[in-house]
Amino acid sequence: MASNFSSVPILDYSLVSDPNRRPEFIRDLQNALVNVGFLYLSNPPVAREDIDAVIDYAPKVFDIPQESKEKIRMINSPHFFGYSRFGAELTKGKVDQREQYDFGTQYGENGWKPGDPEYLKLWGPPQWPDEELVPGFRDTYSRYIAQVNQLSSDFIKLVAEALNLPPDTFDRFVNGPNGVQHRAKVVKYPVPEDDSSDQGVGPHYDGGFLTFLLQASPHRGLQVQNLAGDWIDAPPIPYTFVVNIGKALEKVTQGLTVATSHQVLSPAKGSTPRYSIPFFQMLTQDVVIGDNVLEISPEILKLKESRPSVHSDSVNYAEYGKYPAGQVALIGRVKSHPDVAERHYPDLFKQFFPEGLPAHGFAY
Ligand SMILES: O=C(O)CCC(=O)C(=O)O
Ligand SMILES: [Fe+2]
Repeated sequence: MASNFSSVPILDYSLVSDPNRRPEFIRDLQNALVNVGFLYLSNPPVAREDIDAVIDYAPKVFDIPQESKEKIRMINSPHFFGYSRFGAELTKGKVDQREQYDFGTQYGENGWKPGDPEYLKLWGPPQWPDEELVPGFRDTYSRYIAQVNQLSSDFIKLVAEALNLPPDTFDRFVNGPNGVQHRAKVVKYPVPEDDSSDQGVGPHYDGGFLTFLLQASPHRGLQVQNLAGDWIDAPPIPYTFVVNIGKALEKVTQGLTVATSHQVLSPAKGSTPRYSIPFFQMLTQDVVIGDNVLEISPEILKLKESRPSVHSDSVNYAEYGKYPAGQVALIGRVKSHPDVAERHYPDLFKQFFPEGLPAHGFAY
């Protein structure tokens, strides 16, 4: 029996380019994918000065005047990009105590036209804070996410290798005719004003393929749920990414790789705000995962049998079985940000919120 994990494994990306040690990396990756669903990646191929710079910007983008943040509120954007104020999301019925900006990567724009599926509206330009309030932020952050984007394309090939699949296995999911638009955020978790809740973000799964999270301050708070249901700390380790599996990757690999539930606890009283910068590898919009589940060899697939049964939460992303990935992503956004949905996707909004606007959205 593979043991239930009690810490998140650390993988050194520099081994990938060392022919003698690459097999070790691939073996450790296979273990992390199948038995944990989370890993730290050290020595990632992202310039340290850009990592330092985005960490340095994180508090600054929240320190601009509130009205400047409100000017780029997410409700302006059919693409669900922009600023979400503190308390705008709920997870599992409780308010998430965080404030955030959602941005996206560049892709080959070929806009939505009447008659196209509505989910094609999901891709579009991000909203940026005014340049004079945070000079250089847009350029620096764009340079940073371009590098993480490249890492995500390279890394998904390593995932294929770790599962004994051809390296181009995932191409058709992450490269569409118009490319793909990945999503990235900058998040602030303030110190709670009273003792009523320590929920930074409640337990959830990510939806796409892989998430690359940069913990942008030295706070503990991120926790990962192991297969027995216990919460394991994933404290920040400088110059590493926390990489985790989303529900789309779990589904397409027949549940061999595991999407792992995670949460963030708010910083303790007397502390300072915590910051994080996640990058979410998304899928091309028209692909239906349920029709494209990968064939995996029986000897690899049976690795599932040597792990304890997966602890599963109520959220299941069952829509991946039947809808295009773009529709699944749109449904997730609608549920998390119903105010934005009400304005830009009124029919879907009515379907999910027949009683009208709830006090808050709820994130997966
Ligand atoms: O802020 C973090 O460390 C994690 C955030 C997260 O899990 C998410 O936004 O999906
Ligand atoms: Fe997450």
